[in-house]
Amino acid sequence: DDAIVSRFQEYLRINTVQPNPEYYKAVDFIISQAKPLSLESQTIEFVKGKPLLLLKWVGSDPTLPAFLLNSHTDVVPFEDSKWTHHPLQAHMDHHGDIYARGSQDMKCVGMQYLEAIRKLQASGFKPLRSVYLSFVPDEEIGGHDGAEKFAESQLFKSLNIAIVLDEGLPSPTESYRVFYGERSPWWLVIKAKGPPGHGAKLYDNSAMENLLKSIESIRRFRASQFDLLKAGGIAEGDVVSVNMAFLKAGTPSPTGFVMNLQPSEAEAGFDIRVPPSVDAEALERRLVEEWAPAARNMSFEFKQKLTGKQFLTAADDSNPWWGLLENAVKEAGGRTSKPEIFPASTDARYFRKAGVPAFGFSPISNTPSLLHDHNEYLGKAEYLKGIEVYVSIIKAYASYESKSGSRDEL
Ligand SMILES: CSCC[C@H](NC(C)=O)C(=O)O
Ligand SMILES: [Zn+2]
Ligand SMILES: [Zn+2]
Repeated sequence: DDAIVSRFQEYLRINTVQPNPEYYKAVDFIISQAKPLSLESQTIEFVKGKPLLLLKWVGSDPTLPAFLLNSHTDVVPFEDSKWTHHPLQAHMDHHGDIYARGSQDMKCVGMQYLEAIRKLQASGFKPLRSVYLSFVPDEEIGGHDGAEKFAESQLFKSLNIAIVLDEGLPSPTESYRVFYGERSPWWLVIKAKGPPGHGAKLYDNSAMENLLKSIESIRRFRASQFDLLKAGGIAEGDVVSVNMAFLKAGTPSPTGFVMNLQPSEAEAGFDIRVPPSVDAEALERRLVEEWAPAARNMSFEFKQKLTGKQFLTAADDSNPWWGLLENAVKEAGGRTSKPEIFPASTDARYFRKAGVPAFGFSPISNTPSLLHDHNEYLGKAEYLKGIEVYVSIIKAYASYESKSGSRDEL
């Protein structure tokens, strides 16, 4: 167990923090882990300097579709002064909790896949289907130069993948959370323009006034969605979330902002997440008519938006991979809770868009979700238990003999 935990800590200590991740250090480390397992390996640069590592554990029946275990190698930035231990130190405290950026999101999962394969090989298990592992860059900044290009590539088609597993979220309870779809990310910037003027003058249509009217309207919408959630009976992934990410306005000077000048431009950024069940076209009409109306000198742009249909993976008897997953978790002594819509975004959306079913799953129970938060940690016992869960899942998926259930149009 000590060696297993040390390997996890080693991965966590590699600085793959956005916006300057040391991707090749991570890739070299994973390759060094894959070598003793005799996995086939290729490194692909869809974009220069952003390697995607693809590993393969070759199955004995090449006529069967394979499955893919995906994880991203990058992590989000942190404010180290707000952490109890430095987030790149991977310090394990006396409870066995390992503090590090990526300990939940999602270096744990990447290493657990490999550790599970190591255990399966040691037990003499031989896969019928091939098992692919992808270690992809840039998930935290949209995945465009990583999983999106991979999922759209000829290479991906040629792998003949029947099912993808990607990241999920920790569960505060005993049951593991599983995700079959996600909300669509809309990273929206609205801009207001208006005539500048003296700070002592009251006049209509200033940029600040125009922007504030929009912000008020967006806040009312946010409150209506939050009220639905607070009232209960609806899941987080089934309401629209709206949060302001930045406000940019004012005329800077060396001594601060100019106080007696009304600026001619002002903008605000919002992180909006739209569930598959919501009418996205109606929401966009609301944006055009109420949140950024041209009549009020407003414009908007999306910094991030998933275009097209939102695909859902069947999480019932119609999808054999669902039953296999549920059972495998059970066999490892765990339990899955009711499948959910992922409230944020993962690379799984690109695989689903390519027509391949995907589940979001991180085997972390009894742990608060600290993705992107201070003091992200994972307990050693939970990490080790997660490896056993993957042993069970990989065994079940790699042994599944049926040719049906592959690449369903979902
Ligand atoms: C829109 S791409 C960014 C991806 C990131 N994923 C997670 C899981 O935090 C997010 O939802 O913000
Ligand atoms: Zn993640
Ligand atoms: Zn993340």
